[in-house]
Amino acid sequence: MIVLENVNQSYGTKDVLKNINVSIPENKITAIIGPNGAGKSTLFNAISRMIPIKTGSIKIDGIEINQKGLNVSKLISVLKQQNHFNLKLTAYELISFGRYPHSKGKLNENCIQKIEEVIKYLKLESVRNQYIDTLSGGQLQRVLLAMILVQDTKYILLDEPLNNLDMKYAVEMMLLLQKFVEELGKTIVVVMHDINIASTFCDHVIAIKDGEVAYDGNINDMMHTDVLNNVYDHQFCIREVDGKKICVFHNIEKNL
Ligand SMILES: Nc1ncnc2c1ncn2[C@@H]1O[C@H](COP(=O)(O)OP(=O)(O)OP(=O)(O)O)[C@@H](O)[C@H]1O
Repeated sequence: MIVLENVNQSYGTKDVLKNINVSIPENKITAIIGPNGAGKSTLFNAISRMIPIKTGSIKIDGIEINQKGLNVSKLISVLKQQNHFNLKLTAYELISFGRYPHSKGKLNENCIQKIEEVIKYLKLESVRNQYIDTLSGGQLQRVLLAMILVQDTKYILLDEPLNNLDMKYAVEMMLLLQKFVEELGKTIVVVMHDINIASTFCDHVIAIKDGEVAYDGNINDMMHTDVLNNVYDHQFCIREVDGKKICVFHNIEKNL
């Protein structure tokens, strides 16, 4: 489990995370949602130790991550938004980067075995030798997931992985994440904007508003007008479709 206690972060005089106390449950998909500028990426960066926090504690399975000398890349794999991929690398080479925490650049037998296992698991055999700049958005996303899987950590953190994906690939991505939880026992944290995707595919949700936790709990309980109206300062309707709660938000005020 990932446990955050009294986490605060600021940039200059601006408080961006204010006293965050949340627990991220194991073997589930947790969505981090909230309006633009709420602090989601800052929270993500704090959990993945990309930025130091000002005060508070973040523990992964009881291990304080902000301690000197800790190899955090053996605990969590992180995929940040990648808008440009100009490197001349094959899919195989990119995937093998995921082994770096284990291999330090020199792939051993275990690494090669793990890479082959993951290529097969994600059905990437046909593109393994293709340059990544020739892959479709959906294929590249799958290759990036392979890079994450070969790192072989229990926790996987993804920052807006659905950006630039059409509906088909977005759904495919979420189904793969569910498969990683169910078949591989992973614990996944995803920053996302689409509440309906969160409602359909995630288990747990942390909603951030103005740097504070506006909701933390089960996804089904979040799909209520009062909770969502408060998080986004907007009027939502909730409808039930095939047993899933779907949020309708077309009634945007026109006086912009
Ligand atoms: N490096 C930085 N220096 C100064 N201010 C920053 C920095 N990074 C983020 N901020 C500010 O912190 C606040 C939270 O930003 P953050 O990127 O965490 O929000 P977010 O919820 O991820 O937003 P979005 O949905 O738009 O990606 C914003 O006001 C942003 O301008």
